[in-house]
Amino acid sequence: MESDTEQSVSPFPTDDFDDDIWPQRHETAYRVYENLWQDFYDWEEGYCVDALSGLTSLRYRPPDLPKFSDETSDYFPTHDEVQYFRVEDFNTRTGRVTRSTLAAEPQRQPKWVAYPRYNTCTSASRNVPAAPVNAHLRIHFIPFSDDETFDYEAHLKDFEDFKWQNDFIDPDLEVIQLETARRLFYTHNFTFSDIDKLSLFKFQMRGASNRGLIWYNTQRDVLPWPAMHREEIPQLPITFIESNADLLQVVMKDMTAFCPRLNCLHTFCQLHGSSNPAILPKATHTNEEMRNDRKDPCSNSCFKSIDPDNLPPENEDWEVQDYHLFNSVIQLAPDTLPCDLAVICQKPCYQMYIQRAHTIQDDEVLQAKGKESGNKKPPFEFLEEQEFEWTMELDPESKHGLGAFAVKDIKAGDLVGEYIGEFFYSQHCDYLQMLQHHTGSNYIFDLVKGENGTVLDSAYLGNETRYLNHSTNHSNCGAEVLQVNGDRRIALVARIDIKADEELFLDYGRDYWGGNPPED
Ligand SMILES: C[S@@+](CC[C@H](N)C(=O)[O-])C[C@H]1O[C@@H](n2cnc3c(N)ncnc32)[C@H](O)[C@@H]1O
Repeated sequence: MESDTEQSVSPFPTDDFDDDIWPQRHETAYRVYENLWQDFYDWEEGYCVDALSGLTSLRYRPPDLPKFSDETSDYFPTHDEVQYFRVEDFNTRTGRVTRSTLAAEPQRQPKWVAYPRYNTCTSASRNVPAAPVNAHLRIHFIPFSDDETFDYEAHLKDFEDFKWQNDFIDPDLEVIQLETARRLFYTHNFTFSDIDKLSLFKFQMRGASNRGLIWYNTQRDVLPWPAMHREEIPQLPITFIESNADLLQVVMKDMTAFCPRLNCLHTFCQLHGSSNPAILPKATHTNEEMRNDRKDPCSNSCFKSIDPDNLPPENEDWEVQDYHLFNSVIQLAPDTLPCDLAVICQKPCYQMYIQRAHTIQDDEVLQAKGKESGNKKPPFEFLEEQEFEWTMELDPESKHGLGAFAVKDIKAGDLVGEYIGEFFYSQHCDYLQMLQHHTGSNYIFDLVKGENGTVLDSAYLGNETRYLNHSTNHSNCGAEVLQVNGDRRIALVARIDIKADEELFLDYGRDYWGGNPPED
């Protein structure tokens, strides 16, 4: 453990350092980071071993095998086949814990044969755009990496980066970096912008309201690394917000920068939710409407029981925290009645009414309401979902790998299904060629042909329609490109009457086969 704490601990950092002491500061920062890195990984292994051993139920020698119900059977499970569960029962009345070991009767399952790899895909009911635009440059996993006949290294050359390396925020690293920041901030007088200037970490301390090391840290439970709980070094100023009223005023200016709550759910967070007016609900009740309802006053101090003309114009005894709490609630739920606000804010009900009247203007509510009723668009019309029973099943009996078969009679013109896949621009499909060549299967369906064309690929994502095989002369299904609410979608439709158990075929077209379709 490094000994930062020998130096004096100042709660607030000094101004920026002079340029000439930067190299020294740089070195300090690296030293702190490196030492903490070492400490963390020295500690983590033991922690993981402990955490994992807590999960095993066979830490104790299992008791003698209990008798099983199926005693007549010649099958008797061995110790290894029986699963034991340790049950700890806590009696809330006596405070005693009783422990027992239960044995689960083994289930004799038929032997499952593993489905051939890569023969299926993630099931989806809608086309999924392969967003973002450069998605084709990023590989999500390495296919066939354990297949010697596939040159996966050559395949990787088609990509610029690995998804898991870039989009992954390593929680271990985050913990180490936060602790490094804490030491640099309190023990070595770095400001957050000093730390950012060092470029030690991938993320800035506070990138924006929902970015940066501090923000990410509020979004998860951190590992209980003892170094993070050393009392002599205070926590980073995230925790000051609620405990210190003076600081609250200072911090409030900067509130969108970070949120003190571990369970912040962005949209509802009083800091982050309020930073985005677009998502906040609008009041639909005026103060006057509320005032006109005199029924059921909540208390003697209810706004309903006091004549509005006798109400004071302002609330005089309010602290900054009171305004903050009131605003947070009213922003998220502007139609909350003063009676309910009084319970939440722990203030007299009439004061809630006064504050609401200051915060929400009646004419704005009326104006918003007027706009809404004036602009009333006809309600959306939902097209009825096609009543659709499964018309096909998959069968490996097909000549061409798996195939789709009718499970009941299908009439000419009936919808068989929608061809579903990942939506791509055809110019971004090059990387699929190696895979198609290796597997001998190509699941690309052209939506728009040509240089700026688009395709659906159901290699990784799709539905049963991906199993329809090709036939040039005996296709019983056809594809129709439909424009549905502005999107191109592909309907597969029965061309002729099809009997149950018949295989479904589609003519993929000559282009699919490079001008040379196979013979039927
Ligand atoms: C859209 S998939 C059809 C389902 C595929 N049979 C499977 O097992 O996943 C298209 C692939 O099936 C095979 N296929 C389909 N029809 C074929 C045919 N008439 N002759 C040869 N291969 C065919 C080819 O490998 C083709 O690339």
